[in-house]
Amino acid sequence: MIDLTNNADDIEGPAVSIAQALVERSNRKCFLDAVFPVLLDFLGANALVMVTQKNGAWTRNHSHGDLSRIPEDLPEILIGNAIDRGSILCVDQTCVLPFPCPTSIHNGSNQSKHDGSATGNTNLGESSDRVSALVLKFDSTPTDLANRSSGTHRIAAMISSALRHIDDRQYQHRRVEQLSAVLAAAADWQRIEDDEALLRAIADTATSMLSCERASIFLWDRRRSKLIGRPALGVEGESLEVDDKAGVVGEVLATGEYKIWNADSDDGSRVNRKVDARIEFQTRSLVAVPMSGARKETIGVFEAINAIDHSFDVSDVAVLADLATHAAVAIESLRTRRKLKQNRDRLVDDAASQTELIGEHSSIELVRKNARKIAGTDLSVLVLGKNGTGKEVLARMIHYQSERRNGPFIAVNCAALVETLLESELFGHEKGAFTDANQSRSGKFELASGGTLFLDEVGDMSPGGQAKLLRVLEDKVVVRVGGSQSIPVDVRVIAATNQPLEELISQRKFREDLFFRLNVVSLTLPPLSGRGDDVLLLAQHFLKQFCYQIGRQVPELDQATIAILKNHAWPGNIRQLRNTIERVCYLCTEDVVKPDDLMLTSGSSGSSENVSLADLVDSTTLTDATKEFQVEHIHAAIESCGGNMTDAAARLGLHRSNLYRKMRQLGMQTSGE
Ligand SMILES: Nc1ncnc2c1ncn2[C@@H]1O[C@H](COP(=O)(O)OP(=O)(O)OP(=O)(O)O)[C@@H](O)[C@H]1O
Repeated sequence: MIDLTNNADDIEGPAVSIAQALVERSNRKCFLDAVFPVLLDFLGANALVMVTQKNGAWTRNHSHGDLSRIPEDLPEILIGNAIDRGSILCVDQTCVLPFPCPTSIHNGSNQSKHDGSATGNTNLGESSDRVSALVLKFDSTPTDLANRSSGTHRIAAMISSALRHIDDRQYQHRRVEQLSAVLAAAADWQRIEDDEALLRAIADTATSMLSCERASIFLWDRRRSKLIGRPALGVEGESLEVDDKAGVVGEVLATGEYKIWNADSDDGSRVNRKVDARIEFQTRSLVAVPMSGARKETIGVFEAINAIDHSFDVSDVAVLADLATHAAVAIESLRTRRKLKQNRDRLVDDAASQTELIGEHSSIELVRKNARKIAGTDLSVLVLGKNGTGKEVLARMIHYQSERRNGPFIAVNCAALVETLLESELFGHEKGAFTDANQSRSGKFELASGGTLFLDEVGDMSPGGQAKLLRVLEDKVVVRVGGSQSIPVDVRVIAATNQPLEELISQRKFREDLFFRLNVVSLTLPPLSGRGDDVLLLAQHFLKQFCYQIGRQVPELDQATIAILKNHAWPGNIRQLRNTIERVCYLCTEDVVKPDDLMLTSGSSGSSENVSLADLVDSTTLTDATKEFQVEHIHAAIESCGGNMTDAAARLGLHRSNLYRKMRQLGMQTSGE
């Protein structure tokens, strides 16, 4: 019997129970299991079932109480009338309470799959209300429900709104999981370097996340008005090309809107069956979304085919749209990476081709052979040889033949750095580390990371510099001047010197432990004068090089000139030969180079005799004249010492580091040309 004394508007008890269930229960079923008894109790009914209209038919969703009392056949007319009138209606012991069940559209996938076709933009923020009702069974005809309808409707509204909260909460939770999965997949895609592998990985992620049989990315070839489908499963060795206006995919491209298509309910002619025929496949359902590039331009369409055990709906659109966004980024970033890689490879190839160790003398053949062997390892190398014999060329050659060829090659002339500068130059400094340190700067070790650091003239390094260098080579970390953080560096060191290091060690001018560190393998370049016909090979090489640079015909060397080149002492080695040939290319305008054109004196000097003070009288000021004289004088001294900076400095009455400083002041180049 119904308790007619129940105060119809006293809904505080049920309201508290509903609120509590909302907090404690995480899904619809658990929530309704908790609140339906409360509702039954409040109304005095003994059974209830929630019914929802789907595709024009009523289906049972959730029930409670003595279900044997609810008839198999739902009272559809009563349900319809109650919903039309928006109030409780009873016939005998059966009542129907209209139950506005505002279901978030996001929940569609959870509760019931959408199985009609759909279309729209991929911004899925809107929601739609479904029609539902509660069918209640009483022991006897309830007589007071009309008085109690206000409270009843308020409770129904509370349950309805709580359900919406639960749906939204679940939807958000599911979206977070989906987005995390998409992000994890997208991070993996960034590591893929091959087109086909990337597209396949994207398609595999889509088939697994959308639970479907296949997925394809159709990239748009605007110029040819074609969509190129990849991965084109079933199309061996070729890509699947379709007209960019054909089928559902064409519709998505044209409208920029997603499409859902199902064979059961949609127009079959919309699907491009030619594709099915070609790949011997039967499309039963599909969902397709547009793909946009970085500038928001459409770059293609992402399609998932044949949902397994469900029908595609808007929740699949949301996942596919997320995947499409990240897929477009991954595809574009792979293209960009490939372009950058091609550019880098071209630059590296250019640089490598210009780093040719010319020479056929057996001594050079041996150096080349050993250098090739060493290049494959990461061992430290010490290159020995007089000035201008090609130590830096050899170091570069090792670099370009090694695994580090795509990394930087950084050369440092240790002799040109005074001790105070050396540390900051090699290891970097932090802002404020010393007076002029206005900002932080990476040192050469950091800059060479992943590549090769060439330490030229290492024998001229100060004792303090040697100690610091040794520490970095041993620890493989640098600490910037004024800094405290250890920065790991992955650098191969190739050192070079023209000094007899063993002698310097015995004189305690070079650390023995550093010598062993650097001298894991050593290569020695012979002086040019002992290399026989290599002098001609090199001369021809430089002739071609400079004539090409200035756009003139390559002149011939006459027999007397060849004889002089072969017999000259070349104290400055290949650098001196190069300078000589450069001068010839600029100054000798004839087709044949005669001995006089070489301007070589019988000894070691090169061009210094061409500089005369008379050439300087045009200078307007004494300062300019002095500067020009100093430049020429230093050039002449270096040239006459065959490029040996230590000897040149001694001849000029300067310490070697002071000579470098002076040269920098005068704007002269301080390292190899
Ligand atoms: N085998 C070679 N083939 C082509 N060019 C060479 C060769 N060796 C040296 N050169 C050229 O000679 C010049 C001097 O070479 P490099 O700077 O490598 O000599 P170095 O021994 O390192 O000199 P330094 O001891 O003064 O630092 C450069 O212009 C270089 O291009």
